[in-house]
Amino acid sequence: MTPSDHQTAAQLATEAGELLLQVRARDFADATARKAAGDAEAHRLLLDRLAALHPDDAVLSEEGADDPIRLVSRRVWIVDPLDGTREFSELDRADWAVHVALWERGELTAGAVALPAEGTTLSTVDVAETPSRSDGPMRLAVSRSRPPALVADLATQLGAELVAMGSAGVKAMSVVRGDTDAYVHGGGQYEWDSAAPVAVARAAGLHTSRLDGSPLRYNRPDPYLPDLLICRPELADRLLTALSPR
Ligand SMILES: Nc1ncnc2c1ncn2[C@@H]1O[C@H](COP(=O)(O)O)[C@@H](OP(=O)(O)O)[C@H]1O
Ligand SMILES: [Mg+2]
Repeated sequence: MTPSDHQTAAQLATEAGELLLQVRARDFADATARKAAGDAEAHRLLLDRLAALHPDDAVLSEEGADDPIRLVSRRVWIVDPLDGTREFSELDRADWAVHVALWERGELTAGAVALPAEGTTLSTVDVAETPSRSDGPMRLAVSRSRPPALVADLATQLGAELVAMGSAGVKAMSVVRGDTDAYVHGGGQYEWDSAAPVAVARAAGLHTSRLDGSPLRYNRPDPYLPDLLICRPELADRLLTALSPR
């Protein structure tokens, strides 16, 4: 039986994550060498597996040269072989991820985020709907190493708590699992940082958009996609209103 694209995304993200656990356990001269090996080896695995399974599909990877063939392809895999590279190199941390998404004719149609240090992969195959919210202040997932000023302002405005962690995929999955209520990011990012997390978040029933409420678009000529909002749907209006320029 041919695996579905959803299954392929989940399988490849999981395999790359397993490889990354092995790479991480090796001896390296320093953190820079560990990060470089993780980025390169996970990228190679994903490209080799995609070339074998889907030789006609294009790939956009953080770690590869951008091939313009993707702009005329019907199917493009958008992958971040190692998201949260900084946290990958800090051996006591689990907040790093592998992202594998599929874009077809204008839309994200499948995606998976592997959380290898937890032994978990969340994907569009079978992600559970986000559980209902408990009482208490809103919790906003935010970058631990470079928190955008706009998120601190938003937290003050809404009386929300900031929950700092590495990796766009880990932050998005914290919303999917109900551990936080929203992931708000601004100031810079690329399509590979959010494509797979957004595909999984949508499958879990969450709101996903740019910070001005407009749709997130993928496989653009310039893959720079600097901001996003992933949140529980009932919070979207409140967050977008608070984020809009006054
Ligand atoms: N201002 C910015 N400009 C470009 N990329 C950014 C960014 N802020 C975050 N990112 C990217 O988004 C991912 C999550 O970052 P963070 O953990 O700080 O939230 C990281 O991906 P990589 O680890 O794949 O490089 C990081 O490089
Ligand atoms: Mg990334």
